[in-house]
Formats: sequence, structure tokens, C-alpha cells
Amino acid sequence: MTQIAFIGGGNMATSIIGGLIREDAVNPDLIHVSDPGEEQRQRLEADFKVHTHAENLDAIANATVVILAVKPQMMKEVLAPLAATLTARQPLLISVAAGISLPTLQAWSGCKAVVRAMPNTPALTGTGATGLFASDEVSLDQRNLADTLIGATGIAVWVKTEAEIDAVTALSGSGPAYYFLMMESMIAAGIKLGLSEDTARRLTLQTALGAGKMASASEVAPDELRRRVTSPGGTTEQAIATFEGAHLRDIVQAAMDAAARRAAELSDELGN
Ligand SMILES: NC(=O)c1ccc[n+]([C@@H]2O[C@H](COP(=O)([O-])OP(=O)(O)OC[C@H]3O[C@@H](n4cnc5c(N)ncnc54)[C@H](OP(=O)(O)O)[C@@H]3O)[C@@H](O)[C@H]2O)c1
Ligand code: PRO
Repeated sequence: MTQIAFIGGGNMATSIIGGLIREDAVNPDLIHVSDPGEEQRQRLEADFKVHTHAENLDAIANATVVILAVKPQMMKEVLAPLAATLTARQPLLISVAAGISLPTLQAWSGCKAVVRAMPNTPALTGTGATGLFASDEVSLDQRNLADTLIGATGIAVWVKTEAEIDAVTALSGSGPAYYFLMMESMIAAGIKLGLSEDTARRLTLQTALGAGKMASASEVAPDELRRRVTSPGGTTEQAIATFEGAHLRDIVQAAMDAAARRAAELSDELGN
């Protein structure tokens, strides 16, 4: 029986735990979460019936998998008091933190088998997208275990180099926020065009869901799906020309470059 410890019970841990439980992938009785926030712990217990702890050491006591879900800036001080236990027990360590490298995680924790995972918050609904990269010491069984756990929250994709995790962070890790920004913008524009807030919101969210589902289910590439909405001389053509005129593709590239750059910077800033 695999006991899983989450260190940090915030947004990302909640999304993964919610996904695991929703998919019946893990018995909540086998999940232990530590977080300093009492309200946070009560919420996790009430929502998911998992065990919670104020002390990180209590959460990892019998864990075969330890998932690190604290802010990158906290990681060093969180791991320092856990290193002796982790070194002795050698659980599979999975870090979801942006920008903390495998060698750094190994050095700070004393764990040899470490997986870097870059998930995203839609994990909560079973529609997460996660990039994974493993240290050489991760066994095939541990790799399969990480795959099964993360796979229960959506899709899990192993990347070939650790550097690719920064690109995954910029794409799918941060990506939900890009789509939420687009939704915010479309709701605001719909209201300015005369729709009620409720109508603009409902139509925007259903359109996002429909476009995502259609693109996922279809063999047809997004550019062709876009063309099929765009009647010559029609309305969409005007909107797309406006986006292209404002260099939307360059803006997206610059935004993702900035996110990936920040992931690399975090690694330089925090990796000592
Ligand atoms: N959010 C995302 O979309 C996302 C996506 C991919 C990866 N990530 C990664 O996930 C990690 C967590 O991000 P998040 O958005 O979930 O942040 P978060 O909501 O702030 O969660 C972190 C949690 O850790 C708690 N914590 C603080 N000090 C702790 C300690 N000493 N021991 C145990 N827990 C402690 C925090 O409590 P307090 O709030 O009381 O300080 C908070 O509840 C980050 O490394 C981030 O890079 C996040
Ligand atoms: N949230 C984290 C950040 O913004 C990592 C990807 C999504 O740093």
C-alpha cells in the first residue's frame, strides 16, 4: 500500500489531491498532508477526508511517495529539517515546484529517486497536463508509480531533458492562467457590446469548454478548426485580422519566453 505525503496543502496540492480522489486512484486514508494553516488543513480534511498534520515530519513518517508542493522560495528551509528522515527512508520524491533542479532537490533532501513534475491546476477536474522528468536513480517501478499517480489527474508526459521542464512550466504549468485571461477579456468585451454580465460569462465559459473539447477530440489541427469558423468576408475574419494585426502570436511567444526565463532564473536564484 503506497502512502503519499504532500508537503504543503495549497492550490496545487489541492488540485492533485482532488484529482486523485475524484478518479478513485488513491484511498484518501493513504494521503497525509502537512500545512501550517489550520483553516487549510480543516478544508482538506472536510473536502477530501485525508489526514492532515501541522508538522511536515509527521506527514512523511510512513510515506513511500513524498510530493513537495510548497513555493520554490520555501523549499530549502522546508527540506532542511526533513533531510535526515528522507535520507534514511529514501521515498520517491516528487517536486512540483517551478525552477528547483533535480541535483538541488537531491542535495537538499538526501533522496536519490527524485521526479520533477510540472502539473497544472485543472488536475482538480481530471483534465490536468503534467510534464515529468526523473533522476537516473528512479526505478522503473517508481516511474510507473509516478505515471499512475499523476496520470490520474489528467495527461502525464515524460520529457527528455530537465531543461524542457522550464518550457513545460511556460506552456501548461502557467497556461491555464493565459486561458483565464482570455476568458476575462471576452466577458468584459461581451458586456461592452451590450450583453448582461451573466450572459457574457456563461457564453464565454461554454465557448472555451466547447473549443477545448472539440480540439481535443478532433484529428483536425487547431488552425483548420479556426478556418472552419472563419467565413470569407464574415465576422470572425475581422476579429482574427485584428488579433494578427496586433501580433498576437508574437505576444504569446514573448509571454512564454518570459515565463521560461523566470523558471531558469528561479533555479539560479534558489539553487544554492
Ligand atoms: N498553482 C499552480 O498553478 C502551479 C502549477 C504548477 C506548479 N506549481 C508549483 O506548486 C508549488 C505550490 O504552489 P501553489 O500555487 O500551490 O502555492 P500555495 O497555494 O501557496 O501552496 C503552498 C502551501 O504551502 C504552505 N506552506 C508554507 N510553508 C510551509 C511549510 N514550512 N511546510 C509545509 N507547507 C508550507 C502554504 O501555507 P501558507 O499559505 O500558510 O504559507 C501553502 O498552503 C510551487 O512550487 C509552484 O511552483 C504551482
Ligand atoms: N504557477 C507557478 C508560477 O506561477 C508555476 C507554474 C504555474 O510560478
